[in-house]
Amino acid sequence: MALLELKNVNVRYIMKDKKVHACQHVSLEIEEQDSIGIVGESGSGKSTLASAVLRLLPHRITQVDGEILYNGKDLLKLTKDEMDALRWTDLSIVFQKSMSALSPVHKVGAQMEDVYRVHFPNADKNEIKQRVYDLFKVVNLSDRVYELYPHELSGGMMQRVSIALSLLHNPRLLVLDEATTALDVVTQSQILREIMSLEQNLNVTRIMITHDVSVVASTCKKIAVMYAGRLMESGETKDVLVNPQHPYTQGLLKSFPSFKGAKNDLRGIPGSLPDLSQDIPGCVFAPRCPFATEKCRTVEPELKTINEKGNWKVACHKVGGE
Ligand SMILES: Nc1ncnc2c1ncn2[C@@H]1O[C@H](COP(=O)(O)OP(=O)(O)OP(=O)(O)O)[C@@H](O)[C@H]1O
Ligand code: NI
Repeated sequence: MALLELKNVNVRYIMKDKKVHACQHVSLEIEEQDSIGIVGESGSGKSTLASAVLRLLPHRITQVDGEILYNGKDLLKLTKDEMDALRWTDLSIVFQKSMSALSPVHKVGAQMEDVYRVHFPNADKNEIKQRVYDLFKVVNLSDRVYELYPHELSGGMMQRVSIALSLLHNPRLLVLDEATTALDVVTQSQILREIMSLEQNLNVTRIMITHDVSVVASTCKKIAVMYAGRLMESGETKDVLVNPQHPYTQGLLKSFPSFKGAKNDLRGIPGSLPDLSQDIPGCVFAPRCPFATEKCRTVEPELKTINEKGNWKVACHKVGGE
């Protein structure tokens, strides 16, 4: 059984005069100890999908349907208390701007103690301190940060505190949503290396949301490519990045010159995301796709498995023999 299985997940933002279809028919399986990078241009629904899994979307303005099975249990059907019991220990997320996660009036250490005590109410202060110091090493922070207030930290230090906090209870599923993007390249790769070695020892499964395909290439076993709220292609990183099948994936990779060596094509894919409040017939990418045919403009392609292992999937009429 997959650790996390999304089945036909739809997310809509309900606005005064329209509904924005931020995720549509997303189906994805994430196995235990996978690391999967979710990529796609800005506005493609990556953060919305992650927030739906963690049940962090504001429920008055969002509609979520489909199934989000964690260990076989549908997270969408859990009560608030049942969901809270999974936070930190099972499911943990770090956003790019996590500043707001911490209170400005308490020291960093005291706040980490509070989070620790959510699941271990009787833990003693020294035990927690030791745990936090260990995590500070992982994210390359000095022990003195324990005694500082959030406003005394730089943005990058704050971000590293958030990452340390997310690891406090050894989560089984860790979601990093552009969590390391704002850090300098050296710090980013150092932290990711540390997290990867933790994963091996502690059985952590990681979802990385990022604009940076090279980060996925170096840190994720699998990749999922989203466009306009749909999953376009998913599979093992070594398959998808070496031999991308979906025209959107191909275009996306071309905009990363380090990959294909095509330094002259920095434009990526001409055009922009469609209006997600409109019903789009056929393939959402058809208006920008150089290979689109009449069928692409009228019939929505299903996600089809294209390899024998059964873990490489593509939603395109032109792929998989038709
Ligand atoms: N609170 C909201 N209310 C209405 N629409 C929203 C809200 N949050 C996101 N959206 C819309 O949902 C779509 C998906 O946004 P989302 O933030 O999930 O994309 P993303 O792939 O994470 O983008 P980025 O790479 O910029 O973080 C976008 O069209 C966005 O405008
Ligand atoms: Ni996002």
